Amino acid sequence: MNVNKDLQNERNKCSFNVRELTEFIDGGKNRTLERKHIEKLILAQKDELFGGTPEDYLSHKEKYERAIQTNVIILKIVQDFMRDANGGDLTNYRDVLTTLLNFVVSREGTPFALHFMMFLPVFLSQADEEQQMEWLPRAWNCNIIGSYAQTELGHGTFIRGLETTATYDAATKEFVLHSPTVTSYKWWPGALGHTANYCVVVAQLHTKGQCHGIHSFIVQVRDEETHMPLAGIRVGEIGAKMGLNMINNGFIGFNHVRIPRRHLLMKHAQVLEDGTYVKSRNSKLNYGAMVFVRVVIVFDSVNYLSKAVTIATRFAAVRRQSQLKANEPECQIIDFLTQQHKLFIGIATCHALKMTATKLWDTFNEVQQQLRGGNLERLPELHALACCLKAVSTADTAALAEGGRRACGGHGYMRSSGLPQTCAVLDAACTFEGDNTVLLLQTARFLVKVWRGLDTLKLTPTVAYLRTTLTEGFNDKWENTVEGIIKGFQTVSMRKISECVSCMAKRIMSGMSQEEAWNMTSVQLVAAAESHCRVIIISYFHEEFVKVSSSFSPALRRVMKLLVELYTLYWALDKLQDLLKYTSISKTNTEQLQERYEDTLNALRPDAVGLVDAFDIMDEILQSTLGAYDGRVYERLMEEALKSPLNAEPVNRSFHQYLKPLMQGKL
Ligand SMILES: CCCCCCCCCCCCCCCCCCCCCC(=O)SCCNC(=O)CCNC(=O)[C@H](O)C(C)(C)COP(=O)(O)OP(=O)(O)OC[C@H]1O[C@@H](n2cnc3c(N)ncnc32)[C@H](O)[C@@H]1OP(=O)(O)O
Ligand SMILES: Cc1cc2nc3c(=O)[nH]c(=O)nc-3n(C[C@H](O)[C@H](O)[C@H](O)COP(=O)(O)OP(=O)(O)OC[C@H]3O[C@@H](n4cnc5c(N)ncnc54)[C@H](O)[C@@H]3O)c2cc1C
Repeated sequence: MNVNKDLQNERNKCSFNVRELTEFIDGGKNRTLERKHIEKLILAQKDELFGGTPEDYLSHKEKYERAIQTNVIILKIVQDFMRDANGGDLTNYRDVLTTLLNFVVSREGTPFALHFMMFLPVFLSQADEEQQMEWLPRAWNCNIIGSYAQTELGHGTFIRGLETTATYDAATKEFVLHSPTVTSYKWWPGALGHTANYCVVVAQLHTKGQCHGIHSFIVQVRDEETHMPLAGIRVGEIGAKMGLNMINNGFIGFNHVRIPRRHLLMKHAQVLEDGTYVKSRNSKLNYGAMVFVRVVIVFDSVNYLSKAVTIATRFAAVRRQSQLKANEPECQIIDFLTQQHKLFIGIATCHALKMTATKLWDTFNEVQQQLRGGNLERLPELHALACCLKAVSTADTAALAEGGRRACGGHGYMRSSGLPQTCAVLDAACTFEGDNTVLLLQTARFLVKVWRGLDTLKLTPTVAYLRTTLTEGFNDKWENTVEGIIKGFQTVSMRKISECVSCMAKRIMSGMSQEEAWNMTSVQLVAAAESHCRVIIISYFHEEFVKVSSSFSPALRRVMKLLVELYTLYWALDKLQDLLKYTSISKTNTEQLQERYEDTLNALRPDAVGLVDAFDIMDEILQSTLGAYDGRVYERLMEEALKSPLNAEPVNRSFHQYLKPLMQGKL
């Protein structure tokens, strides 16, 4: 391979074994081998998958058709490989999903995303055993393709306000699904446009004249043979979006559509034949799939950020612009400290969030075990944790990917760089599966409850620090170490929660209702939830590093330690205002932190390319003119430009039709 000289130099001076880090990121040597094996199978069908007119020059319809064609090929490869994978319950399903996430080759998502990300998980978390036996094998093999229809034109966040109704008719033992208004039309479900033939529909359950709130139903949408919409169903695609155009988001409305009683997913709540409603142990168990998907989104946001930083870092090593010193050749832009500041935090964030996501996953598994045994004690903590981590991970990765895009100058604005599409996915992730503000307010709700019960409650692990920070002397002496900064963040979080609670109490005392006081304090509540999340991410990153680093070679340990430090210092400096307000940090301490941050950037500089190479994203998945492994940036930009349909002919017909008459005053 003919590799750009600068990029090759970077690789030559890398201080650690890239493969060692790749295997760590993948979760072990075998997982790397598995991934490579699937990649080889994908590459064997390279022409069919990646040839032809670039996606960007296809029409909306053609793009969809291409997405189906290519995704079916990839799905088949991955499916054959996964046939033995244990997808039988949610606790094992992560490996399946994270494997799939690695192979999404379209830069605008895949029409199968919802089937795997939501339809199957909803079944695993909400269908009873008999229903799972009936539906899962077919869904697992993609004999049926599913979607998840919750959001409506009128309601996304406030799901108790959904308008679609499912009314039980005891005479026929059926539910009647109906969309009474235009705002009750389901709007957004991925795959629903023209891909899915089944769908989980969330609707208000009515039986014996009473409404029991929202529940999930499995509904056939299209005929299995002809794919035509079934009677009473109006279904279609919602149209072009900012990005993610390949996930085939749809709308659907129901006109008194009848479905069998057993199409209510009955793991938690049931409707008996005579219409008697049997309540769930906890109505929030119906929201279980949302918690699961929020956990998966943390993993996926890391995938997308890894792509963005790989592209931007390789480009920064290839790109030469300006001089660091007069009379010297132009330098690589990666030598500018400001460029390192924009990029290296992205690399560190990938590791911080990946380790946090893995830990969150372990918590999810533990809580699932407890739920099975009837213990619901940790459900609120899990919900609060998943909410804030989904919010902060998507917001951070979206901001850092956008920073990476801008760090590529004008070329980052080209769709052929792959960066605009990557940014668009991460942007969408700030909204889907719960708007980030709303999710942070859910975490805040939990934190306020904990704070109010601090003297009496048994504190769950992720909030135990709230009590520790109150011990005498905890915050007396600032220490400029990772541990010291974590203690600082714990103090900030504790103080912010405490201030929110006092503020609300004051407002209530002055005559406001509880709800008004909450709303008036909500900007502070969001900030408190974010601070809590920063405590979680930084401490998990640090703890996990300490735990695993003994298995690293000394060279890898050194570079990973630098990343943990960089991450901690970056956030300490970013949140200096909070630290200065709530902790004993001094001006001198802050100056030392700044200096250490700059030194850390410098220390990481020689390994930057090695660090992104370790993400090991093959060119065919990265799909970027700027980020390919060989660094032939300019050649690729030109090659891609020449594929523009406008370049197929030297003169476009609009010249003769419009321009020439204008230019020659003949209009
Ligand atoms: C080829 C191969 C390829 C293969 C394919 C490969 C696959 C992968 C490919 C991937 C590549 C493409 C990438 C893009 C993909 C795009 C995917 C996009 C997916 C997006 C899907 C969606 O977008 S789908 C819709 C989600 N829509 C929400 O997310 C609504 C948010 N809205 C709420 O979530 C609730 O509405 C909200 C606010 C909690 C209030 O709910 P509410 O009003 O009922 O509740 P309240 O506020 O009154 O709270 C009452 C009490 O319930 C507690 N609680 C609430 N929730 C709880 C819970 N979950 N668990 C436990 N407890 C909970 C709370 O903590 C309170 O507790 P307490 O009372 O004790 O304080
Ligand atoms: C790409 C994409 C894919 C999607 N896929 C699916 C899917 O497959 N299935 C599905 O069912 N849905 C899907 N959705 C819908 C998604 O889940 C919703 O868009 C999301 O939950 C937000 O709801 P909303 O759009 O109604 O926003 P709104 O709730 O209307 O939010 C608008 C604004 O109001 C604020 N707000 C709302 N409520 C509160 C509150 N209580 N407190 C403070 N502020 C508040 C929000 O912070 C936000 O700023 C998808 C969305 C996107 C963008």
